[in-house]
Amino acid sequence: MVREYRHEPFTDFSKVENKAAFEEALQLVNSQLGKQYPLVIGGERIMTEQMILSVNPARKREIIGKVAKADQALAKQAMGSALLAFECWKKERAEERAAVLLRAAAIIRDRKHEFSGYLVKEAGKPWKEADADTAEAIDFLEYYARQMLLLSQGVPVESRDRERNQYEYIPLGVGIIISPFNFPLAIMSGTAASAIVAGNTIILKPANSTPVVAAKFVEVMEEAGLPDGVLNYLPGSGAEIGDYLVEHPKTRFVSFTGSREVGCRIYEKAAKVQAGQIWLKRVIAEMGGKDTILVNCDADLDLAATSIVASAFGYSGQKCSAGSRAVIHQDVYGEVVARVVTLTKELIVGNPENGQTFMGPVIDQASYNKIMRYIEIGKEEGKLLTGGNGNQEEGYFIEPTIFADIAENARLMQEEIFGPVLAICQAKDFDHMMEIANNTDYGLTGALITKNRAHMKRAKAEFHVGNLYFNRGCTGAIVGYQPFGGFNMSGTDSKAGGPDYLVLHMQAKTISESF
Ligand SMILES: NC(=O)C1=CN([C@@H]2O[C@H](COP(=O)(O)OP(=O)(O)OC[C@H]3O[C@@H](n4cnc5c(N)ncnc54)[C@H](O)[C@@H]3O)[C@@H](O)[C@H]2O)C=CC1
Ligand SMILES: N[C@@H](CCC(=O)O)C(=O)O
Repeated sequence: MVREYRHEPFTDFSKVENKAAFEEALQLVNSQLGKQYPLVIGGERIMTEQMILSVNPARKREIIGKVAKADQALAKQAMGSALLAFECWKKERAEERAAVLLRAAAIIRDRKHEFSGYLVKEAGKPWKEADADTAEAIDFLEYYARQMLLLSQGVPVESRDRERNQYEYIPLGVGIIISPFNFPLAIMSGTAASAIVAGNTIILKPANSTPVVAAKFVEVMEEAGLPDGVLNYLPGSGAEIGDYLVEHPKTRFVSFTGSREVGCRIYEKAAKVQAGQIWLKRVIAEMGGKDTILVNCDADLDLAATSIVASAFGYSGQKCSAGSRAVIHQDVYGEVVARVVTLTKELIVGNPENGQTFMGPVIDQASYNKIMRYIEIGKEEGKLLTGGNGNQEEGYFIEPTIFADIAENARLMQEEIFGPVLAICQAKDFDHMMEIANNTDYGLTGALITKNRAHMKRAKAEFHVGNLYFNRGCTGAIVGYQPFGGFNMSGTDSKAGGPDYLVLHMQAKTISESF
């Protein structure tokens, strides 16, 4: 028996001992910078001539690690190893598979701040954001282990006289796990562990800006007793090995989290049946968002302002759940905008290694350039109220930036920027708010700040997002409490950290015996 699932508590950094422990962990991480990390294929460590350089986005001259980079020949080898390992792993009892995840969760919990330290250095996460990412990784491991134990009992179906019917879930095969930079521990480990605990073997391709923390996770899974070949660690170029693996005829499923552009490409490529392929590949895709906070005329205005600021600028707006649009009722528009601007001007921006920092850098040069281009677009589409400047001398820093009076169909209201840029738009009334809320291609998260229960009821029915929140921000879903995933162009409608997520990695078998 395992104890009931409870989510991992966040660290209280106002306590001196927690602050000291975190600083000590950062020192440990700093002492390990620049190390080399090999690929792991079938348990074998493989170095390559070409390497991926993982750099600190807050101090771009600082190298976090040098990571081996796979080519297609190595991807082929990884596929061979995953196929071989599948023959044993699929027969392993669910209890044993779940136990690996539970042990991995315990190992990460024991070294929690060390993992968060890597997130600070490699992903540019401020302490609180890093701590939440690590907690979420622990949650995914704990939650999916329990879900697997439940699922392994099968689901009851009816039987008639002299008949025994069973309905059981079996694994799919080899899965390709492709993860993004923005939750480099939580999403990477959650998508990997869910596939593994369901009895599949995987090839894990982490984001190229955050491969070191993924290498650390792979070490943990080995320490937790995962057999060789079940998890093959394969950093490399998306275009080169990503396409190859997605198109491989032995790939059974792809679990992708990342941008809409890459997600659509994978979906299309996976749909094509290749020579020798005897199944239709399954694709689980979690893609982008253009998420909205709605503020009604009766709202608690302080709550509205704090929710908007936290959702727009947490982790520099680099969350698919980020509240990058605020739609405010005309009666309270001026007041809410003023409070949002005041709070934003108070945010501490800087190196996330400093515990006081609220917002660090954006992830890399390409992101920096893209966000700065959107800031230029914003200057044409609305009124710049604060921010607007970037500084890339040391790292990729961009000020928290607010544009007001943006038209509902402007590019800033429609396109995912994935940076610290907030677009504010005025609504005439609640009907107008509902219209704007649903006017993008996406449907990931959304929040409504109101005291009006009739309006809440309408939003429940009309606001078409996978995660709808009332009287809070639109980020920060907790595994097992707020299963996470969106509609429309936000993905394939799956819900990470939810009760039906594991089933997406399995197929059901009906067994009927007559006697
Ligand atoms: N809906 C959700 O749950 C989430 C969505 N996201 C989305 O992720 C994006 C940000 O993450 P990024 O890492 O910048 O996304 P990205 O799409 O650039 O990269 C994601 C992963 O795909 C890989 N990749 C790139 N080209 C590929 C190809 N041709 N074949 C296979 N793999 C390929 C990358 O190397 C990386 O590992 C945002 O759009 C965000 O909204 C991020 C987290 C959660
Ligand atoms: N699950 C996270 C978002 C994941 C992401 O942004 O990539 C949240 O609820 O904020």
